[in-house]
Amino acid sequence: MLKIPFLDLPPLRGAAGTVRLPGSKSISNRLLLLAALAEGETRIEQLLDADDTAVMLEALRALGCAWHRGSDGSVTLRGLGGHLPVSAADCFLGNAGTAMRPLAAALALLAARDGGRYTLRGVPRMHERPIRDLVDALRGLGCQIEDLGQPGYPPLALCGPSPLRLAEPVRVRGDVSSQFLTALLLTLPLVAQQDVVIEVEGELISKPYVEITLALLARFGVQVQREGWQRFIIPAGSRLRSPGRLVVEGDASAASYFIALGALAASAEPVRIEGIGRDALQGDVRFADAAAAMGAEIRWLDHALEVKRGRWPLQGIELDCVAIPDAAMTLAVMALFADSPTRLTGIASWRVKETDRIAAMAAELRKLGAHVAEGLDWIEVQPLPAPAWQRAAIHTYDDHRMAMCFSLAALHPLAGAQPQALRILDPGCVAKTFPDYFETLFSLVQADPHDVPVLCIDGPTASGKGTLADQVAQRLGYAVLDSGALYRATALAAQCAGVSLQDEERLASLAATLPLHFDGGRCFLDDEDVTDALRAEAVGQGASTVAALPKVRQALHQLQLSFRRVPGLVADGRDMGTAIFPDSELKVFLTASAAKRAERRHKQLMEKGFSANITGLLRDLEERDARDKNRSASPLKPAQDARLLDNSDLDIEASVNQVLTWWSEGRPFPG
Ligand SMILES: Nc1ncnc2c1ncn2[C@@H]1O[C@H](COP(=O)(O)OP(=O)(O)OP(=O)(O)O)[C@@H](O)[C@H]1O
Ligand SMILES: Nc1ccn([C@@H]2O[C@H](COP(=O)(O)O)[C@@H](O)[C@H]2O)c(=O)n1
Repeated sequence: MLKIPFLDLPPLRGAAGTVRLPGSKSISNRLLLLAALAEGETRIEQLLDADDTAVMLEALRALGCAWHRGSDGSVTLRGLGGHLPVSAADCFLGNAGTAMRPLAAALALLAARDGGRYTLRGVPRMHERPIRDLVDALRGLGCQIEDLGQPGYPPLALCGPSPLRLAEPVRVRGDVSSQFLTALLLTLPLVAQQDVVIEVEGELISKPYVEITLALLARFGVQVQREGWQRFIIPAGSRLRSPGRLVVEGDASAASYFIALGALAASAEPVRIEGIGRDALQGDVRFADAAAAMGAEIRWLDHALEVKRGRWPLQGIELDCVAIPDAAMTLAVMALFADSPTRLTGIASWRVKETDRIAAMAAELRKLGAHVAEGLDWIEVQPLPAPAWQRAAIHTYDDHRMAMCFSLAALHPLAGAQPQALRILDPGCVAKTFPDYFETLFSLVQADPHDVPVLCIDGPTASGKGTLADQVAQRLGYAVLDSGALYRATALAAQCAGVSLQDEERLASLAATLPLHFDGGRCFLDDEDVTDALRAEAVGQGASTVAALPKVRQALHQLQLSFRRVPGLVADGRDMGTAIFPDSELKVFLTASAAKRAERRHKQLMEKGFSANITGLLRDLEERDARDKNRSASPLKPAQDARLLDNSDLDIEASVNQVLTWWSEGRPFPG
C-alpha cells in the first residue's frame, strides 16, 4: 500500500495478465452487519480487507460482537442474536457510507427497543454527507436520534428506550441514495414482531444495490416481499439466522478499472479479471456492457472475464448510469480515448459521495486538456485529441475512485499523445476499498523501459547510498536496486562453490546464473536467506574484487536493467549513472569523508552484532575505494551530469529531502 504524497505514473503502452479482485465492499459491509446481528456464528471468506471494512469491524467490536480473522483472511463473527451486550458505544466510521447508514438504523432501532446511547461519527467529509432522509424515517418510527453536529448529517447519537410505531408504513426517500432503504431493510427484521412495511418516496435509484440487500437478507433467512420498487414488506416473525459460511464475490466497481484497462490497452493478450461472473449480485457488473458499447471485446467465463481492445478508437456513448453510479466514473475517463462525445446521465448521487464527484471529475479531466460540460446530474466529456493531452497532477479529493479511474489516463500514448508522466496526488486514498490497487495495476501494464524513470545514487562504500535509496524509493513508491548486493552475492556464491576470485570465466558464469531473488526486503540465494551474510565486510571486499572483472560486470548487466519497471526505480551502486542507466533522470553522487564513513560502518556493524574496529574499517574502505576507482571496468566516478552530495554533515532526513527536491525540480507539474 502506498502512503505517499504523490505517485508519478510513467506513460503506459499496453496491458495483459490476470487480476484477482478484492471482495466487494457493498457485500462485505452488509454481510458484516447481518452476521453481527444474526443468531449463530458466520464465517465470511474473501471479505474485503480495506479501510471501509476495517471501520465496520472495529465498530462491531465496540458494540460487543466478537470476531476473529483466520490465517486465510476469512473473518468469523459470533452473532449477537439481535441483542447488544453494551448499552453505550462510540463508533468512528471514517468515510464509510456503507457502515454509517445501516449502523445508524440498527442502533436507533435497538436503542429504542432495549435502551442505550450510541454515537456514530466519521471524518469531516462524512459529516458533510446527508443522512436526513434516513433519520427522518427512523424518527417516524419512534426512534430518538440526536444531531451532534449540523442537523441532517453525522455525527449522530442513537438513544432509547422509546416506543416504536411499527403499525404504520415507514416512509423513506429513495431518490438520493438507496443506502437509506438498504439500512432499513437490513435492520427492521430486528423488531419485526408484526409485518413491517416500507414505502419508498420518489423514484428509487441504484436498484441493483437494493437487490444485493434483498439477496443477502434471504441468505440470512429473511424473505422480504417486494411490490415493484415502491413497497417492501418484512414479514412478522422475521429473524436473522446465520447461514454459517459465506463467500464474498469480487468487487464489480473495482473490476471497472481493469475492464477499461483491457479495452484500452490489451491488444494481443487479454486482461483476465477473476472473482466475478456475469451472474454477480452487484449491479456494477453491468459496467462491462457499457465498456462493450464503447468498443471493449469481452469474453465471460465462469467466475471471470477476459477483456481486450476491440473497436479503436473507442466510441462515445450516451448512458443513463443510475444503475452503475460508482463504476460509471471509469467511463468518463475512457471517454477521452473515444472518437465521439460521451454523455453520462442519472448521476446525481455523485454529488454526495466521497466528494462531489461531478465537480471533481470535470475539474481533473479539464486539467488533462479535455472539454467537459456538467449539470446537476450529468456530465459530458469530449474526446481528447492527441496534441491536446497535457501533463497534469491529478487531485484525488480523498476519493479512492478518483485515484483509480484517473490512473488510466497514463495510457495516453495509445491515443497518440506525447508520452509524459501523470501525477496522482494522495494515491493512498485507494485504501478505502482497494489497498493494493496500484501494485495490481503495475503487475499488468507495460511501458517502454526508457519511459520508466530511474534515480541513480552512486558513491563510495558506507556513504549512505543504500539508506538514501531505500527512503527515497519509499517516498516515491518506486522499487530499489541494490546493485552492490549482486556483486556481493557473486562473491558469496564463489566462496561457497570454492571458485577462485581471480577465475573470471567461472565467476562470470556464476554471476550469469545466480539463483538470486529479493522478497520483502530480504535477499535469497536459492532458498537460503543471505541478507545478513552479504553484509559481512569480507564479502564486501570479495565483491569489490570480482566487480573489477569486466566479464562479471557484463554478466550482471541485463539483470540490473530488468529492475527498471513501472512505476520507477531508485538504483544504488558505483556505475548506475555512468554505465547501467546513463539516460536516468537524476544522478546523485553521494560522498562523505572516509573518517565519517568508517564511523558509520562501525556503528552499523556493532548494531548488527558483528565485531569491528574503526582503524581496520577505515583501512579496508580506503582500499575498497581505491580498487573501485582505479579499475578499468566501470570505475567509481560521478557521471558528468551527476549532482554531488557530500553528506558528511547531513543527517539521513536532510539527505533524503535534498534528493527529493532535486527530483521534483526536474519534473515540474502544473497546478
Ligand atoms: N547521512 C547520514 N548520517 C549518518 N549516518 C548515515 C547517513 N546515511 C547513512 N547513514 C548510516 O551509515 C551506515 C551505512 O549506510 P549504508 O549502508 O546506506 O551505506 P552504503 O553506501 O549503501 O554502503 P555500501 O556501499 O557498503 O552498501 C548505515 O548504518 C546508515 O544508517
Ligand atoms: N554498481 C556497483 C555496485 C557495487 N559494486 C562493487 O560491489 C562492492 C560491494 O558494493 P556495496 O555497495 O554493497 O558495498 C563495491 O565495493 C563495488 O566494488 C560495483 O562495482 N558496482
